[in-house]
Amino acid sequence: MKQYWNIKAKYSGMMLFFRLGDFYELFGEDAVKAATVLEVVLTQRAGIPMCGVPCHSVNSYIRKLITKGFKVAICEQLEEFGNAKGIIKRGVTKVLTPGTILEDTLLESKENNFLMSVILDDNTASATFAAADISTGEFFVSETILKSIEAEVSKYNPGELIISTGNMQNKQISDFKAKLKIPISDIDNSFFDIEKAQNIIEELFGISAVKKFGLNKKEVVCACGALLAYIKEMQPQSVSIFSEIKYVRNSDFMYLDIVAIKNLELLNSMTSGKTENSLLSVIDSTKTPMGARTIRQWLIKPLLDISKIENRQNVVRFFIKNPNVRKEIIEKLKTVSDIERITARVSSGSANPKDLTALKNSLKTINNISEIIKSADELDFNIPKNTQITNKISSYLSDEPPVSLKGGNVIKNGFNAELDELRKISTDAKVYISNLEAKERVASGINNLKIGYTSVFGYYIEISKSNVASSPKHYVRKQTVTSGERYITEELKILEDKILSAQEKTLRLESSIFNNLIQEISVFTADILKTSQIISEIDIFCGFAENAIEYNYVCPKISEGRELSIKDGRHPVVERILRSGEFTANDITFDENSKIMILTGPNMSGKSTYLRQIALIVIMAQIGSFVPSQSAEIGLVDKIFTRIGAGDNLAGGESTFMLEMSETANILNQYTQRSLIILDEVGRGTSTYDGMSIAWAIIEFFADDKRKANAGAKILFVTHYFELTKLSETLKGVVNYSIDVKEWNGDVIFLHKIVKGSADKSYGIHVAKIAGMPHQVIERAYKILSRLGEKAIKSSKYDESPQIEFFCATQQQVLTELKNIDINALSPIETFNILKNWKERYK
Ligand SMILES: Nc1ncnc2c1ncn2[C@@H]1O[C@H](COP(=O)(O)OP(=O)(O)OP(=O)(O)O)[C@@H](O)[C@H]1O
Repeated sequence: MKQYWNIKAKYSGMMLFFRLGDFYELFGEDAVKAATVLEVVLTQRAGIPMCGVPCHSVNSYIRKLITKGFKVAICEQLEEFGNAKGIIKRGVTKVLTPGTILEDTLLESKENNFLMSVILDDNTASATFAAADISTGEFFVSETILKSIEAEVSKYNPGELIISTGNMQNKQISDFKAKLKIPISDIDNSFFDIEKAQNIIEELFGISAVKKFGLNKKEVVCACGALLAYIKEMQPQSVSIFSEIKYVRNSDFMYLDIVAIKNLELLNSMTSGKTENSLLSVIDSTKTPMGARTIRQWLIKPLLDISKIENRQNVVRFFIKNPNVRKEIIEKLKTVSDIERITARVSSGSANPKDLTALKNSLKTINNISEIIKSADELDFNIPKNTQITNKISSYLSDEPPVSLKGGNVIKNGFNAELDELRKISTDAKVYISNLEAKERVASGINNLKIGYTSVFGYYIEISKSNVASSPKHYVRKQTVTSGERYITEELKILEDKILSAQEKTLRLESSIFNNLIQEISVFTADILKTSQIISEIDIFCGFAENAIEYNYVCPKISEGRELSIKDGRHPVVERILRSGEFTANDITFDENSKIMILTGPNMSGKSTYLRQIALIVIMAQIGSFVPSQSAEIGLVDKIFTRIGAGDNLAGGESTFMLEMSETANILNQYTQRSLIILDEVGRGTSTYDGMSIAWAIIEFFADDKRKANAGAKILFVTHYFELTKLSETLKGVVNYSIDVKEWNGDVIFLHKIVKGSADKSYGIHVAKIAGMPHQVIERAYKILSRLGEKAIKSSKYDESPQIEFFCATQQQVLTELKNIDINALSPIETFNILKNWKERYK
């Protein structure tokens, strides 16, 4: 245990996996924590808590710990059991932190694994952040306002975060940490030191790097330097993967905050939390892992530059018009491996022979793709040639090398004379062995004598039990086995030494030649990463073209104007979930006279679907994809805001209504005249009159033309407050729409069609019926609704039918209370007050 504690002292902040034979053991506090997370049995050794996991399945356990934010240090046995004198030598060979892993088995192939550094500055209310992925070589740095930092960090979805908190208050820091739910590593603030940062950047990228990459501000340099310093400490070899730092100007991309990304289900579905049924899942038809990672980044960074969007559209159009070219490229892409991550392993020295073969084959395929691309005048992709790399790998490696160097036969015959000689010795010696076996059989007269080999005892002559008595005198007995006795002889020993030493030398030489190859390949890192980036884009474009053809998408026209007009738009995800032809397409137009759209309609009629579909079409258009509609003209949208549903943030200490209001306030404070704003039932989280008043005031605020800076934003407002539809009579630019419903034979049919004008009913009880509410409750509810309606209408003060959708959710409680009320005896005002009271209590 002394050896354990000595090593543990150096890796105190990490879970130490201590190799003992076929197991990795954890002790003390590590064991207590790990036993719970890994769900393994906690035992004891000399009173110290202990738990262990088998070596062959260690990766799955490490993955569990890493995803929970733990850091892991792997301590290996550094010598063979038989060779050790005293306690076996052990040492940490690998350190894994959530943001600095390279192992393929621990990484998601379709997602980046960023490590991020953040500098928060309360004085300037700004934040600087850098994100680097050592498994792909991407390195970005950017700045934002303090308020937006959580959104920016969330977009990168980093595995791990390091923070410099400068002049922030402890409370602000802990709030920030609590909101993010990302593993944050405590590091010394000296990591963010400017001098240190400058040195490390220049050491890696050259003396003028800071200027070359446009890192003009101190904080920007510090954020990058801190990341590099941390990576150097955790994975020293890996820093060489980076060939540049990209300064990202947020103003080049559409602003999408975390709320919008979540509400619009861009990356994950809100119900499952998984990619399935998200926008990503329907637009991603990529064939390579690099393409899949890139499209994810594109999706949360729609472009604001029309010419860049049009360039993307042109490539998609080309692939649509040239199906043979597209299909040929797609077939080839299917065989391209993750060259980005292989390159990362090359840079860190952990690539294996199979990796290099995969790299060679992929680059050859990419060369073929490059030839196809070059023959098309319309396409302009400059894919590096990479022939030096493929030639090198071909000349070094055998055609089908094993995964591990230990397997031998990695380096090609004829590549190195010494290696060929050693291989000849061991092959010849094997022939000698079989000759010797034949010779000994004759000499001893034992026909079933055989020569065998084990890794523990080496070569031996085995004689079966029945012949042991006739074994020659000069045989030295080595081992008794059930079938007989095993011996060695002087001659066999000499042969064995020759074979084993030749094999050992062969492996050593192969390994050193392989390492040379790795070094020679790592010189081309930047070229391979550039190739990978271009191939990702081609992969995405081919996928966009495939989607456009299969799902009938059209090329949207993007303009600098403020209008937005979509004809027969469809929700890209919902239309795929429904059966073909079941989705009802809908139009939308925003222009001078129609800027604020108030949408009323029954529950379940498709309001939320419609809202989201507009935003999704805009996002698809601005990433360069074609869109699900008959036609679309889109004036560039700079920000999309959403306030949808009543998602609780109880963990963040906010009630449902508080969250609703703070999200809405955020929108009102940040939108511009180019923004698209989606508000779904704002105000429903409080009492009817408070909610309605707030909603009313918000619409007036948007419609106020005097606030020129913001006039013109496109607003979609879904509400159940029918009263709000009256605003179209007094406010310019406010237009009412509703969703068409057909009543037929006492039943209600949702047509999902958007029509001009406002809705007059909620059909809440009908929805309750579809939901399987007992017949008796539904009948009763209809009766009550009609009586309450009549009473309210008769009242001169209350000219709107009271809404009782709440009835569906609270029917049990309401029914109980109804038993004690004589409805016929109530005055309209009493009826209304009762309803108001119920709604407040049961909301
Ligand atoms: N345009 C459409 N065509 C066909 N089916 C649709 C369409 N829009 C929505 N639907 C179907 O109707 C269901 C309900 O839609 P949605 O959630 O948008 O209704 P809603 O009006 O927002 O309801 P609520 O007011 O209760 O939140 C969807 O799950 C979908 O299956």
